[in-house]
Amino acid sequence: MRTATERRYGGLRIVEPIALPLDEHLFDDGASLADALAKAVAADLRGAIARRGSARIALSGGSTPRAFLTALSKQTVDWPHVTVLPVDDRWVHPRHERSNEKLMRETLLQGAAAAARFMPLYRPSPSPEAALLPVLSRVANEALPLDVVVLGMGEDGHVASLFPDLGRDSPGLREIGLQPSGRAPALAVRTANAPEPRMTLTLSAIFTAPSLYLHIEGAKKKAVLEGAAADPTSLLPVRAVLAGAPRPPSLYWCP
Ligand SMILES: O=C(O)[C@H](O)[C@@H](O)[C@H](O)[C@H](O)COP(=O)(O)O
Repeated sequence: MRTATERRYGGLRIVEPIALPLDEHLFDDGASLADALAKAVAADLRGAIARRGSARIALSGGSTPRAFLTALSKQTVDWPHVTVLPVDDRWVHPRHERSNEKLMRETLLQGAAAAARFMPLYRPSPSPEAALLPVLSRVANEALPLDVVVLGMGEDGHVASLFPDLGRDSPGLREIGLQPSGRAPALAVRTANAPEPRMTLTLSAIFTAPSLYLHIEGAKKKAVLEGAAADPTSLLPVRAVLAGAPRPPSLYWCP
């Protein structure tokens, strides 16, 4: 029985096992998951600060992480030494209801955690493409290497703003977004799967973090994830995460 398959990113040849491992943590409900994930992430941040004097964390937005972000805000961390950035953001004003920056300011950046340094991906520019160079420079110079990343996942198997149709109009974007290393740390994205343009970190940036978490809730998302983990021909972005991550992500999930 074949136990490995090959994937190519341009000249890079990735040999990956057929069924990809998952470091799985199952919880009864979102509240107990949020508390456990907040404690684990806070410990990672304290460890990075102890080793290097500072910590950098990239967090996903959307609807799932609200309870986790609020729980993380309450953890004991030396927040002035922490840089927080979104894994991705919608290209909307930071006061817009769909802004991930707005979500993080309302949940995580409260109380003592408000002292953390926040690095937005959104800038007052007409498009993410027009803002890409300054975002690339700031992420590369001030956010990398990351210490912790918490990814969510859509029911279509997207992570960050790396959607299944990435590269449909411009094939090179798929390689930039999903190649495990050696590519630009951020990308401007337009997709049929979301109502607004996006700015997103790429896997090259995401995989700089030694602590990588995948936070999903619901049986449907779990089925999508397991399907991608088991199918070496899957083109879902979450498969590229499982196949390319330097170590299996820690899956925190509840039905
Ligand atoms: O901007 C975003 O939408 C997120 O960063 C994205 O990657 C999110 O993790 C998934 O879309 C899941 O979103 P839900 O939690 O809303 O299902």
